[in-house]
Amino acid sequence: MPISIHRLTKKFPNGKGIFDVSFDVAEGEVFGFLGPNGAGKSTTIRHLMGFMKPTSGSATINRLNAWKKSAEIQQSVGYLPGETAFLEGMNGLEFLRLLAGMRKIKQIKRQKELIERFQFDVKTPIRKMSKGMKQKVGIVAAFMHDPQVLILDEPTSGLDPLMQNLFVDLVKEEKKRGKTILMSSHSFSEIDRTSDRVGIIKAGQLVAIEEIRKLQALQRKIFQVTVKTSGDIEKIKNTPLEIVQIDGHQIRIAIQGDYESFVKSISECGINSIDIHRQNLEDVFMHFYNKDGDQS
Ligand SMILES: Nc1ncnc2c1ncn2[C@@H]1O[C@H](COP(=O)(O)OP(=O)(O)OP(=O)(O)O)[C@@H](O)[C@H]1O
Repeated sequence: MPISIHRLTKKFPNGKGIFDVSFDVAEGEVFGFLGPNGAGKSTTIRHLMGFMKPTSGSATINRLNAWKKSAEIQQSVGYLPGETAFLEGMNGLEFLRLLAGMRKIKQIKRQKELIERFQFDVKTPIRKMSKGMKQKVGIVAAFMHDPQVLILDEPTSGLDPLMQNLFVDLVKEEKKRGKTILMSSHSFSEIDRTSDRVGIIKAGQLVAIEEIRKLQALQRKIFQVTVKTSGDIEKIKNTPLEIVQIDGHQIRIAIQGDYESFVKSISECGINSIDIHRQNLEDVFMHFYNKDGDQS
């Protein structure tokens, strides 16, 4: 496995930290690492990059122990830190060139492509850059050497929705090219759009790992149907469909996968309109696991 975390524990003197965290990320997989503020996402990621020594357990990248082989790992992995502390005296381009030099890469074509894609003036002095602009420099820095493994700590924080979309497209393209990606986030919708699996961390403990596809299959859709007559409402009431709400000629029906039975059941009705609402994936997840995160 390109990324492997085994029983990783870091106990800070204040008692906080991460405890017995284990998961792997397979080649070509995008793994979303989700959790509230202070849950332990950055601490886990810092161990993977070899910036911290675990109290116990291990973090490995391409079978290299992250703590013992931190120099090799930091050289090769595409890393986007949660808080980008840049050298303030430089402009964006100077910073990227310095980093490319440290990584000994000469090819700057990819760097240029990424700068064009994220549409920013790379020659702006870093101290004058907004949070979003710094984040873009960080994204270019993480992807520009075409790394096989990418570790991204809250990559879209500070980006506007348009730029978030560009970032999601980039992640999807890299996945297609076989890259292994671990990305942390606060936002389920971002993970929903990019990841194969999601891991949830709370108070330093990994409480659940689930395939996104499985959650999507559990996701219910609410069909809001406006029929022509009250007789149509009565017809629908006599079918096995799960009715959530009736309001005049409008009826809301919950469907989980069985669309055929829905179509058959309403085929005899006069219909003015149908609107479809998707249940939020986070709600599916919370329904699937109870509040404490134990599988119910
Ligand atoms: N060096 C440190 N010394 C003491 N406590 C720390 C240290 N680093 C992190 N912590 C604590 O460990 C816990 C996990 O922090 P971490 O930064 O990993 O969370 P996070 O999930 O990345 O949160 P955020 O989304 O806010 O970045 C928090 O309670 C934090 O205060």
